[in-house]
Amino acid sequence: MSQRTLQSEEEMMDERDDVMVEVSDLRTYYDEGKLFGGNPVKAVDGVSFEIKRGETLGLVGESGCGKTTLGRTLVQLEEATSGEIHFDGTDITTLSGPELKAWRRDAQIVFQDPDSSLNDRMTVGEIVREPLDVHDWKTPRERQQRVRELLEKVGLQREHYYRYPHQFSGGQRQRIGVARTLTLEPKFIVLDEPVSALDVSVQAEVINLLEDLQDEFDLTYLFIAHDLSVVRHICDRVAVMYLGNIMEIGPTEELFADPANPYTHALLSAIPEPDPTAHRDRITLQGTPPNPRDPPSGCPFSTRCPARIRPEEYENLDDTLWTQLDLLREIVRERKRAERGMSDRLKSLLGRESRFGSINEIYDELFKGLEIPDSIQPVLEQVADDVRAKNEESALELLNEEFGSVCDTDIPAYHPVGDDGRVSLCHRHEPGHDTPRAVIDRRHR
Ligand SMILES: Nc1ncnc2c1ncn2[C@@H]1O[C@H](COP(=O)(O)OP(=O)(O)OP(=O)(O)O)[C@@H](O)[C@H]1O
Repeated sequence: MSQRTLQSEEEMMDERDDVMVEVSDLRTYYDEGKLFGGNPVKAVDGVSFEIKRGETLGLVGESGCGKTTLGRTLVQLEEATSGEIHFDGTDITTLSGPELKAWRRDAQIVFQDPDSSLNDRMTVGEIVREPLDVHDWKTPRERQQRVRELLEKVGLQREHYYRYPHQFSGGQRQRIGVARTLTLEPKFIVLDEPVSALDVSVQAEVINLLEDLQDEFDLTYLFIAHDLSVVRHICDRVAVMYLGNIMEIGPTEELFADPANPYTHALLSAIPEPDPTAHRDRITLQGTPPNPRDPPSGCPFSTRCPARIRPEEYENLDDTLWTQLDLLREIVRERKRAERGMSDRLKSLLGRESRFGSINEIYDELFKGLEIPDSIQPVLEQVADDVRAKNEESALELLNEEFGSVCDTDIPAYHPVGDDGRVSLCHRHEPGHDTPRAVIDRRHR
């Protein structure tokens, strides 16, 4: 074996050592739908990624995309439906009983809302000490000593031991929560929106505390957040989640500076631009995310993607008309779904009548004033007839046949983007297609 091969193998071993958490094709479904004969909620739907020792991986995405479920599954508060989670080589999804209890010391979670995660009837000392009691750690005196030290570490005082949570501010309560997670010297902590519930003025203090603790105790973080500027500040790498899938994952700065995936583009375009002369338009996503019980069969983002691949004959169709046609497909899809599950009364309670108005009203709303090419007119007429006949299924089939593409039918692969280990889930990274950026620049500038 040549020297070169040996070296590269050593390097590879080093890299493996560097990985603390390795997640493979993980799914977490909530099954309660089955009681009513429906599909399960596919909250996490096949994610694979690694977290390196000592790093902070950010997890971002719209509300309901599965961030909390993924975080909770990693610390085994939620049971994985399938897939593997390796912590330092051990698949923790297979642990139970005493083995699981022993492992739990290594992985903790800090919740978003310090108000509801702290028991107001317990003193701060009892709250922070509880994990030590559960694990029967050393003597009661040593436990008390450790708790007092931890209170100091998180910026509180030893004397706070006998106070109650309600005697503290939001920021202080979150510090109590952080102290509690540290008691058993974990290696890995899921921070689930740890500062979102706090006043802006104290957010930075808690973030700084988390960074200091990470350095001092060699902690590895999964940092779940809505606030992208906080993520940019604190995270080494970021995973962007949509509908239970990771759409893009890679080093923070590269991802923020040059997003590859259309969904990352859309998400980042919502951040206010600090430089008012910078030219970046906000990408307004059409519609709402699909129901996680019934996700699209192709790319998870296909129903709202601003860069969806079009059939060749429509490549140059007017963008406004194309957007409205996409919206029509979404309306028909939603009607089809609702026909199966919801009563008319429920629909109207949800204030979604516009989606369920007559097809003439819908067409009026979508296409009024737009010029419809002769090739499209007959398709729209047939769709209208199908919808009037309550045959949403064949209307949708026709729309998919006419306007659909590989994005609607095939699950994309992850493609390397750049040379920093970043990957993105999008058909547009295949050879022969314009990149997402090129299309977004063309269609949305
Ligand atoms: N216990 C549960 N039972 C059934 N469905 C659930 C449960 N918890 C979450 N869900 C559903 O799973 C999906 C993912 O939810 P999750 O809370 O993980 O998303 P999220 O990205 O963390 O949202 P947010 O940012 O609002 O906290 C949602 O559709 C949600 O309604």
